[in-house]
Amino acid sequence: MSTDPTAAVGAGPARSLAGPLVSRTVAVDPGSLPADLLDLLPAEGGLAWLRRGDGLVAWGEVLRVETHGAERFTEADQAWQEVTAHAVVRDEVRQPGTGPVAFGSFAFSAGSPAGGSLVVPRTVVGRRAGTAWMTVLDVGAVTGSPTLPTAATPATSPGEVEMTDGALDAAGWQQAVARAIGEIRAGRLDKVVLARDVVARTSAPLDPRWVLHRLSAGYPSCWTFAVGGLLGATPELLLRSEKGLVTSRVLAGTIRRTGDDDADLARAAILAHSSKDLEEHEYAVDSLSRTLGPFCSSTNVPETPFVLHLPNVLHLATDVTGVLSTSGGSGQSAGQTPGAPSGHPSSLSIAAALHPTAAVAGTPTDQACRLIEEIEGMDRGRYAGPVGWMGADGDGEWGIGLRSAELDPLDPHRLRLFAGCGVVAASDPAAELAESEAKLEPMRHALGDDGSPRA
Ligand SMILES: C=C(O[C@H]1C=CC=C(C(=O)O)[C@@H]1O)C(=O)O
Repeated sequence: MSTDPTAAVGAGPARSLAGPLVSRTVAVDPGSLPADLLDLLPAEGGLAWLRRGDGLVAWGEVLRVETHGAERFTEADQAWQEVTAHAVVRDEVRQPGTGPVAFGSFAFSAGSPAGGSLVVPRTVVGRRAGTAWMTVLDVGAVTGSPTLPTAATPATSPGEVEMTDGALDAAGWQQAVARAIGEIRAGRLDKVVLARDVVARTSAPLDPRWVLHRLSAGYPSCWTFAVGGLLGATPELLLRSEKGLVTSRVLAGTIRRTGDDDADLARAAILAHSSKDLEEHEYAVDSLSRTLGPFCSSTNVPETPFVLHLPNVLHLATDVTGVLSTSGGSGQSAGQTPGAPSGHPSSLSIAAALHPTAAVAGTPTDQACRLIEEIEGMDRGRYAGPVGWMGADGDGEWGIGLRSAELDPLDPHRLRLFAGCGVVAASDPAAELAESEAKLEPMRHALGDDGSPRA
């Protein structure tokens, strides 16, 4: 297999590569980097995972693994293990995110044509707590020493943006929510998360960096990402796995902000005591901690959520932490391959087991997913699926692809924005519609459009 053009493979990538993956990481003077790492990204093919200015940006493609169906996670994980098992690595920095890394994003549902992809970039620049580095990757050999690029061309505006309804209009989506409430009240399930899409049309071809800059500036506490055509700034961390410690930020239960600090504090108190939102939240924490537990020798699940303040909404939030069992422990009995050189299951394999949590599907999971298929009227694509990155040791960070939009691969003027809401017995369709509008706000703002959809 040649590496130029990019190698795109299904299974067995190491066997089909012309040589081993080779990576070289060097330390970089943090002062030589732009304050915003996104300034380094080229207009096309950029990858990003950033929070509060730290994280990874990357471009170019040495290898791409495309997967589909129920095995989309396992196949991607195995491909990465196979590639990294033969990799030649020179790493002067040795931090999470140095050495070879792969960026990934995966469809919410096994039946989606969106499948999953892992991309191994050609160049990565990273920053973490005052340390900065650059990694160059290739197949066979890295030629020359890594040199920092000069800042790329500035991002260009999408121009006029027109928003139209996606699969369902406002009335149709509220009917779907009403139907879900009926199913829940009839005792067929406890919770379901229903999403809707809105289609944006831009007058100029979309430059993803325009959106990413605005998302990371406006939502610094969220994880701003660009992987596989999905762009967004998610407040929800499915899993971070680092040196045997795992962390997850579970969100469910939402109230819109007013823009007035005193009024928002009062709203935070209302949210913290709302039985409807606390119930919604509890399902999400339960689903995550039940699945994470068997991978861990110990976990810490706080009894009460805290209120996370974002510029557009307040969420009930719980940070769950755990210590991974070493290989041969209960993670394996949960059906995972220990594979990664750290001796722990890889971050992707744990993320795959956790997906979909009740923050994006519902409780019980199977019934909720069936109802979603039946009444949402759309394919979620990679919205609400795991998105993030993983290193050669299997450690990495995977967010849930929320507050996001999917670019149309065939039309650079078109993208689909998504937002979903947890529905329980006490839900009200009009309130859920208003909540979904609040959740669309980050992407609308990033595109420069803050209005409502036009039919
Ligand atoms: C499904 C979404 O949000 C989830 C995360 C936080 C709060 C949620 C809620 O209150 O319904 C959702 O569970 C979305 O943003 O599309």
